[in-house]
Amino acid sequence: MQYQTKINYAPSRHAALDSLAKVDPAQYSRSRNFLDGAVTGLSPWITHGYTNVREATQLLVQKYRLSFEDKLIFEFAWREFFKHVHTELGDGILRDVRRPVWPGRYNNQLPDDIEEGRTGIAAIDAGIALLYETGYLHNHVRMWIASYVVHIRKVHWKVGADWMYSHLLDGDLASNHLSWQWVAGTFSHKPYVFNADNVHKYAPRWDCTGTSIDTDYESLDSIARSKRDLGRERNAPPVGVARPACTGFQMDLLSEPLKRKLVDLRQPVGVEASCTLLDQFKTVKLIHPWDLKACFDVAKEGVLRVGLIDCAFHEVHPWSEQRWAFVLGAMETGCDQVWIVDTRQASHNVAILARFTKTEVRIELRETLNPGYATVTKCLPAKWLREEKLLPNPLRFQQSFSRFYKEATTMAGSLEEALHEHALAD
Ligand SMILES: Cc1cc2nc3c(=O)[nH]c(=O)nc-3n(C[C@H](O)[C@H](O)[C@H](O)COP(=O)(O)OP(=O)(O)OC[C@H]3O[C@@H](n4cnc5c(N)ncnc54)[C@H](O)[C@@H]3O)c2cc1C
Repeated sequence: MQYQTKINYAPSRHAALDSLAKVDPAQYSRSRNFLDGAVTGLSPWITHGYTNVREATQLLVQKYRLSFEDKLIFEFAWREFFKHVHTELGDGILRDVRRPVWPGRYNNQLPDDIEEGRTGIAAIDAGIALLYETGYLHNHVRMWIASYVVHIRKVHWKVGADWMYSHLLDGDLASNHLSWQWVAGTFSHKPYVFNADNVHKYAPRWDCTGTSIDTDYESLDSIARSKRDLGRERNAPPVGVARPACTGFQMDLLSEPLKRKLVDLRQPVGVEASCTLLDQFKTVKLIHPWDLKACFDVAKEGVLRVGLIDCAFHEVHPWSEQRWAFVLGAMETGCDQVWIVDTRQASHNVAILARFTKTEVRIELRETLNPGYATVTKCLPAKWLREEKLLPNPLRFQQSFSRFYKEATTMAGSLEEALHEHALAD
C-alpha cells in the first residue's frame, strides 16, 4: 500500500541533474498535494548541494515559461524563507519561537509505537516505514506525522523534529525544525491538524476511518489545545518496523578509498602532515556536506579539494547510514582528501589555526548555517564563499512567508531579473 516509487538517490551530480530533467512545473502545480502527485523528489540533492534552487530554476526556465506566480518557484522560496529565519534567529530555531498552544508539558520522549510505526493509524505507520526505508517523505506525510506526534500524542515538537531529521536524506535544520514548529503552532498562529477525510482525499490507499483522527477539525483543534494524549489505537498492530541506527561521525563509515584520503586534524600529526603538503597548492577548496556539487567540478591545477567533517555537529545531529553514504559517496568521488575536525576542541583549534595561518595557501569554504561548520574559521583560516540563492535576502527580518515572498520578489523585480541581476546580491 505504499505510494512512493523508490527514487535512487545515488551520490552523483549526474543523478541529480537527471531528476531535475524530469520535473514538469505545470503538472507539479496541479498535483503536488497528492501522494501520487508530480513532486520533484529533489530535496536530498538540494539539501546537500548537488544542485540548488537557483541552478534548478535556471535549468527549468530554459524549457518552461516560469514566473514568481508558479507554484514550484513559490515552494523553492519556502526553503529560502526558512534560511532567512535561521540567519536571523540562529540556534533560536531549535527553541519555541512563540508560546505553545497549551501551557502544559509535552512528553520529552517518542513513544515506542511511534518509533516503530505501529500506532494503528495507516497514514502514520506507512509514513514511518517509508521514512526508514527511503529517507524521503512527501510534504503531506511529514505534516501528518508531525501533527500526530505533537497534537494527538503530546510529544514536544523538538523531540519529533530531531527524530525525523536524523532519518531524512534531506534533513535540514531550518526547513525541518521550523516546519515542525509551524505544525506545532510555535511558528504560526494555530496548530496544524488533519483528519481521516484529509488523508482519504490525498492518500486514499491509507484508510484511517474509525481511528482517533476520524473526526472534525474543531474537535482536533481542541485536542491540540488540551493536555489530552489519545495514545495508540486499540487495534494497533503489535509489531512494526525496526528503527535504523543513526550515528555521529565514525571512522567505520569510511570506505577503504576514503580511509586512504583521511587526515585527522584532531591529532597534531594530522595537522603537520596536511600543512607540509599544502606548499604544493595555491588553493584548498573545503567541501562540507551541504556543498557537494563542488566534488563534481572539473579539477583545477593548484587546487586541493578537501571534504570536511565536523564531529561536533554530527554528535548533536546524528544521521542514518544511508545519509552518510549519500554524503561520503560524493566526497569519495571528488575529494583528494577528507579532513576531520572537532569544532569543540577550543585550545587545539587555536593551535591548528596558528599552524595553518603560517602557510601561504588560500582556503575557501561555502557559507553554511549548520552549527559547528558555521564556526570552522575558529580552526581554519578559511574565506567564505557566498551561498547561491534564487531570491535576494530582505534586509529586514520577515516573520511570515507571505511577507518574505512579497519583499524578496519586489526587490528582485521578476524571476528573470532574479536569475540575472540578483545573483549574489545579498
Ligand atoms: C514536518 C516537516 C519537516 C520537513 N523537513 C524538511 C527537511 O528536513 N528538509 C527539507 O528540505 N524540507 C523539509 N520539509 C519541507 C518539504 O516537506 C520538503 O522540502 C519536500 O517534501 C521535499 O520533497 P520534494 O523535493 O519532492 O519537494 P517538492 O514539492 O518537489 O518541492 C521542490 C523543492 O522545493 C523546496 N520545498 C518544497 N516545499 C518546501 C517546504 N514546505 N519547505 C521548504 N522547502 C520546500 C524543497 O527544496 C524541494 O526539494 C519539511 C516539511 C515538514 C512539514
